Amino acid sequence: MSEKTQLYLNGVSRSFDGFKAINNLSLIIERGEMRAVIGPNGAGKTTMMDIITGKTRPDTGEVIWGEDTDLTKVDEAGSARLGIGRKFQKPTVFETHTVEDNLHLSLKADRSVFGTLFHRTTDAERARVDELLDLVRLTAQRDDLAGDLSHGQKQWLEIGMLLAQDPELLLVDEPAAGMTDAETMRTAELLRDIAGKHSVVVVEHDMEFVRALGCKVTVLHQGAVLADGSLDHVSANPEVIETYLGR
Ligand SMILES: Nc1ncnc2c1ncn2[C@@H]1O[C@H](COP(=O)(O)OP(=O)(O)OP(=O)(O)O)[C@@H](O)[C@H]1O
Repeated sequence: MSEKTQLYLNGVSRSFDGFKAINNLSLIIERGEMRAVIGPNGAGKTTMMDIITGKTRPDTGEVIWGEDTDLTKVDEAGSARLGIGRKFQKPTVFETHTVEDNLHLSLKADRSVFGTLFHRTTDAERARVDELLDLVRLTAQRDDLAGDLSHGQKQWLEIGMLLAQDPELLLVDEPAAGMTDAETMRTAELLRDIAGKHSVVVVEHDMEFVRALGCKVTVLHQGAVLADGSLDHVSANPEVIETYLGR
C-alpha cells in the first residue's frame, strides 16, 4: 500500500441470506481523489458504503483506512471520528434554523451539550462558516431558514455541514437525484472544488453528472468491479454496455 492510499478494500465479500451482495470486491481510493461509482440497481453500491462506514460488517476481506486502521472493527460513530463523512440521498438539515446556524451547529457537533450551551463563537469559527458558505454556494442564503431552500440547496448545505467536521473522505450517495440540470452541474463543480483537499466517493446514476465530475469511474456489478477508468473508457466496454449503460 502506498502512502497515498486513503482507503483499501481487498477481497471483500458480504452475503445476505446466501446472496452475495458484495463478492470479492477490491478497490483503492487515494488521498484527495474523487471517484464515481456507478452500476445497475442491486450492484452493491450502498452495501459497499455501509461496509466502509462500519454499518455493515463484511464476511471476509480487508477494509483498511490510511496506513493500518482496520475498518471492519469500527462502527458508524467510530468511522465518523476517523474522518469518514457520509451524505445520504435525502438531505437532513435543521429546517427551522438558518443556513448559517446549521453550519455553526455542525462545527460544534463534537462538543458536549454543556460545552455547546456555554460556547461563544470565535472569530476562527465565523471565518470557517464564511468559507463553507462560499464553498457550497450559499452565501446569499445565509440568513434564510434551511427549510425554505430548494432541494438542491439543501443538498449543498448538508455537504457544507459534513465539511464542517473536516472529513478526510466524503461518501456521497446520488447527490444529483431530484435536482434541476443547473443544480446538477453546480453540484459537480462543488464536488470538484472539494476533491484534492478531501477524498470523495460519489455513487450516481446520472451520466451527465458523472461526466461533469471528470474523475475515474468504477463500475460495480454483482458486488464486484466490472470495469474502471475514465468514463469514456468504461462506456466503451461491451460488458458495461450489456449490464448497465445499454439498458
Ligand atoms: N440488509 C440487507 N438484507 C438483505 N439483503 C440486502 C441487505 N442490504 C442489501 N441487500 C441486498 O444486496 C443487494 C445489493 O444491494 P445494494 O443496495 O447494495 O445495491 P445498490 O447498488 O446500492 O442498488 P441501488 O442502485 O438500487 O441503490 C440487493 O440485492 C439487496 O437486496
